[in-house]
Formats: sequence, C-alpha cells, structure tokens
Amino acid sequence: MKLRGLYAITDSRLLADGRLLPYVEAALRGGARLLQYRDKSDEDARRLREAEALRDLCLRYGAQLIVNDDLELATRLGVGLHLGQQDGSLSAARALLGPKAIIGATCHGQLELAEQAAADGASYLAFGRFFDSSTKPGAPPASLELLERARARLPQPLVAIGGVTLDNAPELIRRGAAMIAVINALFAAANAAEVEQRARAFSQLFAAT
Ligand SMILES: Cc1ncc(COP(=O)(O)OP(=O)(O)O)c(N)n1
Ligand SMILES: Cc1ncsc1CCOP(=O)(O)O
Ligand SMILES: [Mg+2]
Repeated sequence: MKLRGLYAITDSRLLADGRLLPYVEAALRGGARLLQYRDKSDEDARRLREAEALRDLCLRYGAQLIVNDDLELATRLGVGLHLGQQDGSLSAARALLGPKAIIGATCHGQLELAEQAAADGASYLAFGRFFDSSTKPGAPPASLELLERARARLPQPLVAIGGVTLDNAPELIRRGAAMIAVINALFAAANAAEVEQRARAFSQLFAAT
C-alpha cells in the first residue's frame, strides 16, 4: 500500500459517547488511508473490542489500521503499529510483525532519530509537532526545514503531525510530507457529516499535488 494521504488518529475524548465508529467511518468515507487507534487507557477488553471493529471498518474502505504503542494488540490483530521513542524496540517489533507490516516511528524534530528508525526498519517516519496542538501541547517541536532535509536524505514516507489544519497542511505537503496525521482538526466536529467533509478536504490536498 502506498503511504500517501490523510492519516486519521482517534482520540478517546473526542470520540466518546458512541462517536468512535460513526466518526471513524466518516473519515474513511472521506478518504483517510491510515487510521491509528490511540487509546491510552488500560481497559484491555474494550481496547480489543474497539480495535477489532476498527480493523474491520478499515478493511471495508481499503484503509489500514495502525495501533498506537501496543505491540501485543497489533500482533494479535495482525495490523500495523506506531512506536514512540519510549514505546519499545522497533527492530523487535519488525521481527515479530514481519516485513510487510506497517510500522511507524516518532522522530520528533530530529533527523538523527529518523535515520535510526529507518535503519531499524520503520515503514514511515513521523515528525512533529509542527504547530500548536491542543491534543498534545507538550510534544517536542519540529521545523518545516527539517521536513525538507529529511525528504532529501531518506526514502521512507514522511508523516507530519501536531496541530495540522486545512490551512497549514498544504505547506507540509509542499515541504515533503507524504501523509498528514490529524486528530483535532478532523474529529472535533459537530457530527459525522462534518468529519466526512473535512476528511475529503484533507484528502483532496493530495490529489492536487
Ligand atoms: C503518526 C504519529 N506520529 C507521532 C505520534 C506520537 O507518538 P508518541 O511520541 O509515542 O506519543 P503518543 O501518541 O504515544 O502519545 C503518533 N502517535 N502518531
Ligand atoms: C500524538 C501527537 N504527537 C505529536 S503531536 C500529537 C497530537 C496530534 O493531534 P492534533 O492533530 O490534535 O494536534
Ligand atoms: Mg507512544
């Protein structure tokens, strides 16, 4: 699968009260190519149930599910995985999930982290946060120049995250982002129709470039 386009990430607060599946389905209908299940709770039974439902939804839309942080859950479901710098060994995850699995790595704002992640077998390299993020305000910053330097040096697709909106996404894509990862500007919406509309607008930015 070509890693390019909208990368939607779930948020347990924004998608509470029965919104998870309808809002995610709207994002997929609007063209999201990757979906990350990001749930920091330790409610394992609910996490498994939700992740299974999301995997099946993704399958119906030709998209791929990525589980955040949790190698065990990703292995159990046979889906992709996103690992941050504190989330365990990327090469061990690659060995366990196999060569075809999508495994992404957080590289904050540092080219050195990206080079290491690439050497360890990452499928994509995620930089950010690029802008103020209400979801993760304390995330280390990354610069637009870094994105250009990474694009020139590394063949892996680059993902841009952190405060991404419809206004600032075009610049990220111009500077080399193959995917834009979005939480708030996608899912802080009044209803599913609005999510679909936003997902479509984000996705169309890629058609134009
Ligand atoms: C696509 C993408 N990029 C970066 C992150 C952040 O991962 P991490 O640094 O491990 O922080 P948490 O998301 O686990 O709080 C991500 N999840 N997805
Ligand atoms: C998980 C994560 N890592 C860096 S910023 C961020 C949050 C992105 O969410 P938003 O799109 O709402 O800024
Ligand atoms: Mg993490």
